[in-house]
Amino acid sequence: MDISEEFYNCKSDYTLHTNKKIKTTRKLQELAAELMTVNDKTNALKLYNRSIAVSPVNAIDLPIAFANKSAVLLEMKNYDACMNNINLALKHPMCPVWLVSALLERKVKCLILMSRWSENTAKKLFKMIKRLPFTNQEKNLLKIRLNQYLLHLYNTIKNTEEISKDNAEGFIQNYKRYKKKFGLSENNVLCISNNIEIVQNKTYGRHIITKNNINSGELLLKEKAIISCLYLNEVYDYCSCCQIRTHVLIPCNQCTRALFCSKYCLIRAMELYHHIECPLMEYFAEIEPEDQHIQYITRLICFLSNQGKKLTELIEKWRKTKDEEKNYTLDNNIYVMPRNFQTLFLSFDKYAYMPLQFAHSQSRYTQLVEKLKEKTDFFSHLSTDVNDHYFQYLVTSLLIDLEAYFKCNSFCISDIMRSNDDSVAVIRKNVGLACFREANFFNHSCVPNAAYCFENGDTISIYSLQKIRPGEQIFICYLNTYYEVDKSKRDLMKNYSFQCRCVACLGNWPPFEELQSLYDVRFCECEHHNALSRRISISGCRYCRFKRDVAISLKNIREKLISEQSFHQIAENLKLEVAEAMDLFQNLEGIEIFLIKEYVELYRLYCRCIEIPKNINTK
Ligand SMILES: C[S@@+](CC[C@H](N)C(=O)[O-])C[C@H]1O[C@@H](n2cnc3c(N)ncnc32)[C@H](O)[C@@H]1O
Repeated sequence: MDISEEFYNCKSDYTLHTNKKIKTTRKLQELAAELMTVNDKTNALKLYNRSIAVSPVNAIDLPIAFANKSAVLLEMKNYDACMNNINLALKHPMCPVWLVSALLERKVKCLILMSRWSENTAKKLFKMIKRLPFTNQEKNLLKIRLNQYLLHLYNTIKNTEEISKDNAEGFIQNYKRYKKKFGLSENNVLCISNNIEIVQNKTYGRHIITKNNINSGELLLKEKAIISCLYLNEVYDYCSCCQIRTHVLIPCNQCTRALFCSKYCLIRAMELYHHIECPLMEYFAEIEPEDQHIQYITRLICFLSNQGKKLTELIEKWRKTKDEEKNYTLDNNIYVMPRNFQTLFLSFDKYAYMPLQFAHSQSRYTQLVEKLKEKTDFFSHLSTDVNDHYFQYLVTSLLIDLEAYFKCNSFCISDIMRSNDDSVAVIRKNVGLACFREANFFNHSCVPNAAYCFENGDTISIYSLQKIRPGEQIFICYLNTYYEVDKSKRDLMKNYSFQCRCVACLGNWPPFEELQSLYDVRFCECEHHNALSRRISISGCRYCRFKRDVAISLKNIREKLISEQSFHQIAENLKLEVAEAMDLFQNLEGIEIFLIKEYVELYRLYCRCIEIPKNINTK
């Protein structure tokens, strides 16, 4: 995908922002360059992203930042992202000749590493030089330099293994499959098991039960968030719309504080909420970290008021209606979402249940309503006088209620990263908030039989952790840690306002030593998830199990290769074994990217088994 096209196409949609800080842009780039001297690529990238975000669109600093970023990405072997950044720099109208020359060289190198270099690409590059907005003399100079560089490359690569195609091939395949699967789908529920259904009772409210036998490790649901929002300190690493971690971030040219991974995300965000949120970004950036969810709530009200209902109508109904869902509460919790997301407003019963613990939000939301009035046209279609005190009071209370409801019904999006020491351990960090239509109906248990994890940004996946019989309820654990009874109880009350009635809390906590036998997946021997520490990250262990499976398969395959004398004799059988091992990667998209070396090794072997000559481009 050529992101540069998209970036400069969308640029024309927005007015140029003049009041941006060139000094800050340069300072950030200097700092990033310093970080590169100590090889801290990840943080350098972060700073380059920030400098791109604050740079004026028509300044020379922007293509320089893209170019610098592409150099870092090339070192990190992230060729796709590197190409995208090279293209962004090249297509910038202020890109100077000296930079173009360096960029062309980098582009050639990257194309070779990606196995996409051919005579045709060379011709295209020379043609591209023709179209650049330089004098003929400058263009000739560029052509000569490019020719010299190609010659130099040819001489160095000819006899060395410097460029390894396979590494790049594996990565690209994964990345493309990834994008195709989730990237452009508007349908939020990507996959749901036929074996589950939603039912209702007084203890648990709506809950999910099984219709048929479910095996451990089965995927039950994969769903994209309806609305999600990043925490403030993550905005330079993740897409503001889909929350995917990426090095190619396109800033919104007006606020420059929201960055998107593609034009698709930018437009989607614009349609859903960013048109309202954009002028408020400065205000959001200044609010205290504990109030970060205000941006999330703003996105939600934009989303809800986009759903065809006018705000005044909603507020009126919210006060008066006798909607059937209005009295839908559970014995021990009042903040339960109505089944139909769009009738959410109708279910509020302000007089019966004033969410007291959220009363302190009053001043925050009064301020938000002020900002919405002042800087946006959010209330412009209303016939009501927006300065009327009663109206303001109603909107503020509505926002407070929304906060109460969504705090109890949202998930923290977590990202899994490989730790720096390259061990099995993974780092998980919470990067934002998200709400879902279906995943919302899984209840909590302190000894759950299913677990959720986030894959590909704000896409949640729910897997079973053990065999579940027909009619049994499926529970996930809302907390990151479990088996700390008192702490769990406290956290559930504090964060979700309910008293847990799971089988364990009702008095049946299984002895800790027996837990191991209850689960197929949850415990593993790795240091990070050591059961003895009693702080177990549930979905993390799936990773470890998977890592072990891959290691075992690889070991078997390697042993076979050593013991057999003729490769051709075993190729046919080995092919199947290798294909099965490769399949392991297909099941767990979110983490396969960390196992790229293993995948490439298998891929090479597979090519040998089916006798694809190594130099053929299989994409
Ligand atoms: C995300 S919703 C789950 C769906 C919910 N049962 C419903 O009907 O909308 C979370 C709410 O379900 C209820 N809940 C979930 N797990 C529970 C448990 N173990 N014990 C009691 N109530 C629970 C609480 O009211 C909680 O706020």
